[in-house]
Amino acid sequence: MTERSEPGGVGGRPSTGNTSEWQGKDLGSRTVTYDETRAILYALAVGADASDLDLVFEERLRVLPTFALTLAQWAPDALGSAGAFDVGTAVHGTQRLRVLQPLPRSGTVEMTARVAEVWDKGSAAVFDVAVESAYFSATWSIFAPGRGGFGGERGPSARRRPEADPSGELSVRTASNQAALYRLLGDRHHLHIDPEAAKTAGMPRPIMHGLCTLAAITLPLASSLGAHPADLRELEGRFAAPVFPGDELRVETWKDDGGTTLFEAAAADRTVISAALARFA
Ligand SMILES: C/C=C/C(=O)SCCNC(=O)CCNC(=O)[C@H](O)C(C)(C)COP(=O)(O)OP(=O)(O)OC[C@H]1O[C@@H](n2cnc3c(N)ncnc32)[C@H](O)[C@@H]1OP(=O)(O)O
Repeated sequence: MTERSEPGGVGGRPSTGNTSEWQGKDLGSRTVTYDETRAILYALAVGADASDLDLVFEERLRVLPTFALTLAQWAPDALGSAGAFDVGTAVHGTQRLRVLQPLPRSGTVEMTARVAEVWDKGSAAVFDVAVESAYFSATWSIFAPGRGGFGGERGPSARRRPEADPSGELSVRTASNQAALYRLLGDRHHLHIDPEAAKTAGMPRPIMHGLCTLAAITLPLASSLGAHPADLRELEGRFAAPVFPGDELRVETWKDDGGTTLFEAAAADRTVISAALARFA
């Protein structure tokens, strides 16, 4: 990429001001250029196999739609760097992605971003950062401990787990070096590589990027549905608990009437992604 994202956790400053003042803040625009190599590295970092030629061979390349989220990582990072929350303790809470058109194999993407909502969860605030482009729209919900209690609205709660038995189950093994690889795509928050930074955030060791875990699930999910992962149209998920590199995930799925697949992922005995959905063309 010719335009490097501001790395979260590097150069951020302590949170300042009343949390509600960040509501509606314009985070500006960014033009990011990428090449085929970067799109292929991304596919490998989220678990594509060498045999997935459409994802890893430039002659046949189809860019994974979730790659867009690495291009837009500058937006939540910009909010942290501006001082809305403490980048040492805030975590990525929820992600939404809506695909408007396929990303080219290489090219330039123009984006704008703003703080769409700030929710008051009492002990924490949730900042919704919305990014718009011709190719996608996406929202990052950043969960920021210590920034709540400002008298704002509590906002929506997560969708509940479906009551019906799951209609399918998948297994996804993350790699022990996956966060170390994924961070090279743009999100260099120290929490994903440095044991000391992880400890500051209350984690026993470095954790996976939520976006890496979510994207990694879409590959076997697409395959189980007979879809191509590059045909993803919509994706959503709440990061309910940290995932550690090397964790094996059990993903339960439910078919929805509208062609959407609902899912949850668990590692050992804890749910790590909840209220999740994916829709493929
Ligand atoms: C810069 C970092 C980048 C990363 O990629 S970090 C890696 C990816 N993220 C994670 O691994 C985060 C894993 N999730 C967690 O550790 C926990 O999960 C949280 C710390 C985020 C929250 O846990 P708790 O403090 O126990 O929250 P509660 O008491 O269950 O809920 C309090 C209110 O906050 C809302 N909330 C909880 N989790 C989330 C979330 N993940 N995203 C958005 N909102 C959340 C709830 O709904 C509720 O509010 P209502 O009472 O109004 O329903």
